[in-house]
Amino acid sequence: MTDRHQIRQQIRQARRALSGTEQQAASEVIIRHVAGAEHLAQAGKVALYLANDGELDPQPLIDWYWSQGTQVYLPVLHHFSPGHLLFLRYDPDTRLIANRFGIPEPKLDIRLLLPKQELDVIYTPLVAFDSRGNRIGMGGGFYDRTLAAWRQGLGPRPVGLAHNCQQLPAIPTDSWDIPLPELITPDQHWRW
Ligand SMILES: Nc1nc2c(c(=O)[nH]1)N(C=O)[C@@H](CNc1ccc(C(=O)N[C@@H](CCC(=O)O)C(=O)O)cc1)CN2
Ligand SMILES: Nc1ncnc2c1ncn2[C@@H]1O[C@H](COP(=O)(O)OP(=O)(O)OP(=O)(O)O)[C@@H](O)[C@H]1O
Repeated sequence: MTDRHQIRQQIRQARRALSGTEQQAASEVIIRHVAGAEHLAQAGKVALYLANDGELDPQPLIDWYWSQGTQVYLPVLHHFSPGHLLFLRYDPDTRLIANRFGIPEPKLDIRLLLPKQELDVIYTPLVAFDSRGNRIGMGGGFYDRTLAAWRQGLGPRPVGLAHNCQQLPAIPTDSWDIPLPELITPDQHWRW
């Protein structure tokens, strides 16, 4: 566990240190990877996230999906079920409010809620990944729980998004960790 703690600190620091220019360039290159992959470009409903703490910023990708007519959803912390996420529709005029981590999310409105199994792709934020698709997140287990269905062959395909500097040679794994089948960095489109 200390290992994971140290990895989180080190990589979070590295991604926060990227310049605004590097961040912008990374976000733009990601769109090219997505546009060139049919199963991602043709998706009808995708979950993305709003960048926090130096994460690769998916907003340009969100704008691109909006321009394609794709429905975009964002994670919202479940109010009653700790550690779980809901996915709510995100449009250009959606009202956002900061959650307890300071990350903006759509205001809870049952009409905007989509059962997660109806998503085609869940783009997944992460802190660190390795060359086998193992990931470490912010530590809440939110995405591990969300992706538990994927491991059983159900539910939407997770696709990690990360900066190149978030790659490590190997990541210590726990039984509940769900390895990613796909991950995109500016330099590489990984598929396992
Ligand atoms: N952009 C984004 N949205 C996301 C996630 C994410 O990783 N990235 N999540 C993915 O799970 C969920 C939120 N999980 C989070 C877990 C911990 C912290 C965090 O900043 N923790 C503090 C200490 C805890 C506290 O302040 O109470 C820290 O580590 O500094 C933030 C988000 C849902 N939304
Ligand atoms: N499928 C699950 N069911 C129940 N508890 C889980 C599950 N997945 C993870 N957890 C719990 O969540 C805690 C945090 O897990 P972990 O450190 O792997 O989070 P993470 O992958 O870094 O975060 P995230 O998934 O939010 O990005 C663990 O202590 C574990 O007990």
